[in-house]
Amino acid sequence: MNVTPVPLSQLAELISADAAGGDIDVTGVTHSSGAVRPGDLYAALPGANRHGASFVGSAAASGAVAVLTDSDGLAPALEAGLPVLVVDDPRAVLGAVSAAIYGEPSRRLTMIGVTGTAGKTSTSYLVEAGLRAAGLVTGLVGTVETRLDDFVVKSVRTTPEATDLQAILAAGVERGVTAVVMEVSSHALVMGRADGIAFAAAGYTNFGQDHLDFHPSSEEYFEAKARLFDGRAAVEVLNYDDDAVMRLNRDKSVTYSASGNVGASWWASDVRPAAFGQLFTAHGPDGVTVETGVALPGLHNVANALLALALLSGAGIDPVVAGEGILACKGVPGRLEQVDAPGEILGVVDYAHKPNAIVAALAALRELAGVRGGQLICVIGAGGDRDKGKRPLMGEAAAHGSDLVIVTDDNPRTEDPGLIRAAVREGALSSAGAAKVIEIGGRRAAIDEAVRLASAGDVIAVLGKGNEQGQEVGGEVLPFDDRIELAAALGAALGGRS
Ligand SMILES: CC(=O)N[C@H]1[C@@H](OP(=O)(O)OP(=O)(O)OC[C@H]2O[C@@H](n3ccc(=O)[nH]c3=O)[C@H](O)[C@@H]2O)O[C@H](CO)[C@@H](O)[C@@H]1O[C@H](C)C(=O)N[C@@H](C)C(=O)N[C@H](CCC(=O)O)C(=O)O
Ligand SMILES: Nc1ncnc2c1ncn2[C@@H]1O[C@H](COP(=O)(O)OP(=O)(O)OP(=O)(O)O)[C@@H](O)[C@H]1O
Ligand SMILES: N[C@H](CCC[C@H](N)C(=O)O)C(=O)O
Ligand SMILES: [Mg+2]
Repeated sequence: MNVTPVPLSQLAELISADAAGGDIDVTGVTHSSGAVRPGDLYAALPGANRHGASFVGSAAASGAVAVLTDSDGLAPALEAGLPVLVVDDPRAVLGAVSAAIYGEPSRRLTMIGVTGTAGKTSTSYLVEAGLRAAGLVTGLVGTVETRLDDFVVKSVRTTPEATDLQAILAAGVERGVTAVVMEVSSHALVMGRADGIAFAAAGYTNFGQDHLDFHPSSEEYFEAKARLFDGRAAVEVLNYDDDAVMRLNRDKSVTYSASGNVGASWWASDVRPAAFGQLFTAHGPDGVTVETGVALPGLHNVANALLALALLSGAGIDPVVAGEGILACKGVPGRLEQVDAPGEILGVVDYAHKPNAIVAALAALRELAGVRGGQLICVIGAGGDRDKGKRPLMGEAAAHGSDLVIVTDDNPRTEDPGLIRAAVREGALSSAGAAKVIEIGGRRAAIDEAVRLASAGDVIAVLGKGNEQGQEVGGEVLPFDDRIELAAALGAALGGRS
């Protein structure tokens, strides 16, 4: 990547830092000692586990030419012989510093941001499809992948650290990308990962429970998401149907209602099934109407499509063109993805791993099961080392929304899988729904059992992992893809029956 060297003294001025050890030009920036390239500024950040200052020596050995840190990092940086910038909170300035080093790439891009408990990835894909339809060269940054036009890499985080994010945006500009849609996670907002980006439009899907292992309280989780609406986006789009989200409503806010509330700026009417997905009419400001749709079932996907339309329109795209793009989007990996298997049982994999997502996904699939004259079987677990409070709520949502729940494992990580299952099962059993609940340790065995218990017409929903490719047990990630497992089980059952 072509980067114009930036003098450290210029960065010091930008962030009002105390400088020591002299001036030098920097050509890149990283927060990770293992990723240092010659010429980089190494941001030695205090973390929950350690202080990045303990890696200054190894950063210097890899070619770092300067350090950005706090007062604890000053001595180690000077000892390593590197010039240093000191501020109270280096994370808080990392966005601005990274943007400056990489030439403020977001100013040359139409940036669209999406936050919310569920629906960020789905909405991003729909927005990207709309941007493409309008002839823009697109980038996408989110949970599933990071894409710059036709260059794709798998994502490690939903929202990368500011250092990496600004480098990605700069690489995009260099490749001719003109618009980027990105998911902005609550972690990212707290940790300043998206600081230094001016959004043409930002949207908020919904607010539910998640990540209370990281945020001290639900209110702080909400406050984290609210930061995207602190004035950094020219257009703010809010879900009219979600009271929590609407706490951020201001005069200039644009709103949307999938449930057809005409009080919203954008609202949907005439929602009707079409193949696996849906068609609907979107009504916008000034009497605009757009005939559009989405290739996926469920009212939540109408909401995602409507949000995408409002964001695109807010960013200056013709809504009719945006609507065509959204309608043409083929789907989202691992989100209500139909498994490719013969037979009369429909297998669907979905990434629902929080209560409101499970409610939404199962509502969509129950309707489908009803049309098929079958029952809805739900295979579900909860991830280890994550928000423990959501586990019973997930179980409850699963039992409320389906006819049979098979409680199993989902990335137990360092926890005892049996204890996680017990929490999910307890919630499932407490549900007022009439679902039968069984527990099967081992995800493959649970999927096999779902297929064994299913009859023609039934829908099997395997929830929680979506397009994930592995099951994390202890420190190890074992290869596992729900789509492959479910297809194999369905295929094997058919073989056995014929
Ligand atoms: C809670 C959280 O997000 N933590 C992130 C944070 O960790 P931390 O501040 O505790 O850092 P630390 O481990 O104490 O290390 C301190 C510093 O030393 C540096 N270091 C550390 C070791 C080393 O060898 N060299 C080195 O330079 C680290 O880069 C860091 O800057 O900064 C680290 C460096 O960037 C991140 O890797 C780490 O992400 C952790 C691993 C993580 O799992 N994050 C997830 C939860 C996350 O961000 N998820 C969201 C939401 C997903 C969703 O919505 O589902 C996402 O956007 O992906
Ligand atoms: N608008 C929505 N409202 C409620 N649930 C939704 C909505 N959109 C998607 N979901 C559900 O949430 C799951 C995850 O969707 P998606 O990946 O789009 O969300 P996300 O916010 O990016 O999630 P994550 O933070 O885990 O990356 C889907 O598989 C679906 O079950
Ligand atoms: N980005 C999310 C994904 C969770 C997916 C689910 N399969 C789980 O392991 O809980 C997280 O790391 O919390
Ligand atoms: Mg996502």
